[in-house]
Amino acid sequence: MTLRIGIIGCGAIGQDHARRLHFKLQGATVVALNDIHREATEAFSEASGIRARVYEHYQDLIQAPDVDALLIASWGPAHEEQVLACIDAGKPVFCEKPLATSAAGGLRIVEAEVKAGRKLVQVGFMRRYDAGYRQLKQTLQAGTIGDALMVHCAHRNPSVPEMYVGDMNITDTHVHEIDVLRWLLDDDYVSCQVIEGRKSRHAHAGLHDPIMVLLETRQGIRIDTEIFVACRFGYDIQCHVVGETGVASLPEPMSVPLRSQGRQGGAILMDWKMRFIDSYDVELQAWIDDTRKGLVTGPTAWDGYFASATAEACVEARRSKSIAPVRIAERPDFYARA
Ligand SMILES: NC(=O)C1=CN([C@@H]2O[C@H](COP(=O)(O)OP(=O)(O)OC[C@H]3O[C@@H](n4cnc5c(N)ncnc54)[C@H](O)[C@@H]3O)[C@@H](O)[C@H]2O)C=CC1
Ligand SMILES: O=C1[C@@H](O)[C@H](O)[C@@H](O)[C@H](O)[C@H]1O
Repeated sequence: MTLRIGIIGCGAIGQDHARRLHFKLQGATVVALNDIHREATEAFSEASGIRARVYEHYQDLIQAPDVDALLIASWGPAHEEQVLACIDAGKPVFCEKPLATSAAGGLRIVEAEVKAGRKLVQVGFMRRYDAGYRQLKQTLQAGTIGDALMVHCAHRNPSVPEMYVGDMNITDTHVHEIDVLRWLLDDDYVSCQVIEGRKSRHAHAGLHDPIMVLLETRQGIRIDTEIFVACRFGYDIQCHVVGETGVASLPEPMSVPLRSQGRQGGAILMDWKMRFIDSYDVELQAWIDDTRKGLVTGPTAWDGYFASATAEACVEARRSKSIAPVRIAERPDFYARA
């Protein structure tokens, strides 16, 4: 059975996902689209060749009998309401990060899913599907560097749009590290701290950039992440795990090493879309395959809630300029770790 998918939110990543689901991946077809910008969505539907029906209201799209599953790529504040509507309709849903913009919102989704009695929600934390992060996890699991003690990370973007302001470097950007490191280390967070660096002259008015986020895990592993979203030079993701007997690092993306014109080096990617392009494909192919079997094996609503609650604690820590506890609700058995 081909999975018939409806997409809510057809901006940058919504359009990319629509194309990959419809044209690139196996076992799915995009049959319905919705966005608050209807005309642009109709134009996209036509120009892309997908030619799906465009719905005025996302609720009607979710209810449509020929829509088997949903993908949500609207902006973050709309996610909670839209995911809850999918759960209410009993339909599987892939929701781009963040699952919700507050811990309470994430918890409402968790509670609704538990009440529904079956897993329906997967969250778009694609780094878990990245070949480099997977190799790093295998290295840690093999015990090659002993137990992990500390982790040094960086999440650098060349620039961000003017609408990217305030705490988005935590809620929109650092949320990727929050999820992937929890998965990588198979651990949870207990406390956090946010330190603002000297502000770059390239950071726009509504943003303090760069910042440093410190996390402490239940096992006592210390993590520092530099988030620098106006770094100018490239999209650069770093992760170095310091263990008892060695250091294991996230592999760099492949690029041809050059010796040319009196210089030595290679290219650095400039766009986040290219850095994780393969992992989006792997992530969504796995979601299609699982959904056709009635399973969720990727990041769950619980993982989405955990990330939102940790991000919220980081925002509190930033405001209070102190170390803040990461307070997490009791995990329902429904989401027991494998
Ligand atoms: N996993 C990843 O690496 C990435 C995830 N994202 C996430 O995907 C989501 C979308 O991001 P972008 O595509 O970059 O943003 P965007 O601004 O390009 O697109 C968002 C779209 O949602 C539409 N929209 C807003 N509210 C809506 C509503 N209530 N109902 C229906 N449509 C609505 C907007 O009109 C817009 O077309 C965000 O949550 C973002 O954090 C974005 C980029 C990368
Ligand atoms: O999710 C993403 C964006 O929304 C976010 O703004 C970027 O900082 C991230 O690198 C990208 O992966």
